[in-house]
Amino acid sequence: MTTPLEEQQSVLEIKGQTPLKGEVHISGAKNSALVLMAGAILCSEDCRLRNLPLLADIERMTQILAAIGVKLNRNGDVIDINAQDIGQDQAPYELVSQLRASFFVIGPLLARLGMTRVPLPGGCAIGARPVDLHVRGLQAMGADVRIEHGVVHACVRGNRKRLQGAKIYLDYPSVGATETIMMAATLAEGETIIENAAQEPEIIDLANFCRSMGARIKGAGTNTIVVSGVERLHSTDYCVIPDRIEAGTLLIAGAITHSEITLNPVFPEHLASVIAKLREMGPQVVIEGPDRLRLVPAPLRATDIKTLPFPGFPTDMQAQFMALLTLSEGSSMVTETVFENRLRHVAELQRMGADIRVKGNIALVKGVPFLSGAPVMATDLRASAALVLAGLAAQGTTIVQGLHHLDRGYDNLEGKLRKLGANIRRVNVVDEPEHSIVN
Ligand SMILES: CC(=O)N[C@H]1[C@@H](OP(=O)(O)OP(=O)(O)OC[C@H]2O[C@@H](n3ccc(=O)[nH]c3=O)[C@H](O)[C@@H]2O)O[C@H](CO)[C@@H](O)[C@@H]1O
Ligand SMILES: C=C(OP(=O)(O)O)C(=O)O
Repeated sequence: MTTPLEEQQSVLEIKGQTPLKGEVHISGAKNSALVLMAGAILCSEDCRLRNLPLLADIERMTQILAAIGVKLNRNGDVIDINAQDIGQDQAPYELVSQLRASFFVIGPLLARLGMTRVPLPGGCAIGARPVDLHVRGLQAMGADVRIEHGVVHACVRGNRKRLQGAKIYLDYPSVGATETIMMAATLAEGETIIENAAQEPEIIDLANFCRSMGARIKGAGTNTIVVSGVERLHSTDYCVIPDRIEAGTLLIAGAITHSEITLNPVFPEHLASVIAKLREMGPQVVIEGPDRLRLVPAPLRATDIKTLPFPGFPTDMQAQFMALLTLSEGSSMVTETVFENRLRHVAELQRMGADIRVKGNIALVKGVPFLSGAPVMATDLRASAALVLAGLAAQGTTIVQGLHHLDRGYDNLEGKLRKLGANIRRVNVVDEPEHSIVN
């Protein structure tokens, strides 16, 4: 993995229009692995997580947990976590501010210690991303919560030691808030009911992980989750699900370069809306088994996309799909409903010749016959993937800057694409300064 300095000094150089071919391995899901690492705090015994992706957010989460007294030992894609000796130390702001999932330690810490302080989180700059639903959930379970100087202070109210089960209706099926409440509820006294809960595959993975430690959780994957609190959890050995967003990104790499590629492992049911939309556009997605997909290319037709909570179309695939739509015959409408500022990749795609107009949260994409390679700047994680995809299809050379975004959430994307035949390489701009000129 690259260091932060290398990330700043590196760009991706992509020579486009090289066909891809072959099979690609899908890593463990970033958004599952991160919350499972936080969930391991719930248990004071050994927890082993397998199939961890190798990426910067996981590295930072490891550092955050270490800073609060958790013992971690990582060996490849396996990590051993022991949270027996967690203390009252505050997770360091410099780390927490870099990723959203860092905030997810609040539920487990509060449940284990009865009090905690966690700085407000960072993550992709795609909207305001408040934590009010997390806070209101914890308050309903008997916590006093206040935010001072950018730090959330939470403690169990009165002289009780444990949080109390409660009935909580979420105004929005927030993934993070569902995860925070679910984790806090595993060790609470009594029953917690989460209504209008998020239904993402990562929620089911978290529930299965907590259940493997002895938690009592029903309904994960539906809009009502019921958690019956237990006094303690026990050790576990658990395997993270494959990353559906990495898989979706690679499916588009096949579609945009008109290449046949196979993905493994991937759970097709996690990608139902993505597969449906790809099929609507022309390419075939063949389900070859319970964990294997083959993309068969075809001429691309326009379609409309509207991001929604699961099982709707994932916001984390919107930018990559937009790259594909720029080269599809006809006009498409992309509506982003989950985050209020997640169309910043439009300006960069326009630099490559895309015909896109934005009105509020809607982007109107008119397909063009070709994109032209250009220097472009990644604005967030999935935007960076979209630019890589556009570069794979474009005529000439594309230089993608801002790789710290890509490296947060993809496990060696360029290595995987190179193995499929893409002409893509990471260039250190100190060695090759001609690559540093962007904008
Ligand atoms: C680390 C992680 O798992 N990140 C994922 C998680 O983010 P995250 O958990 O932050 O996403 P949420 O589902 O919570 O956010 C969805 C919407 O709810 C709003 N909201 C959320 C919480 C809250 O307390 N108040 C509030 O208003 C957000 O601003 C946003 O507009 O789910 C998102 C939606 O699928 C994905 O794009 C992210 O990749
Ligand atoms: C938005 C994302 O991540 P985060 O919530 O960590 O910013 C993402 O994975 O696309």
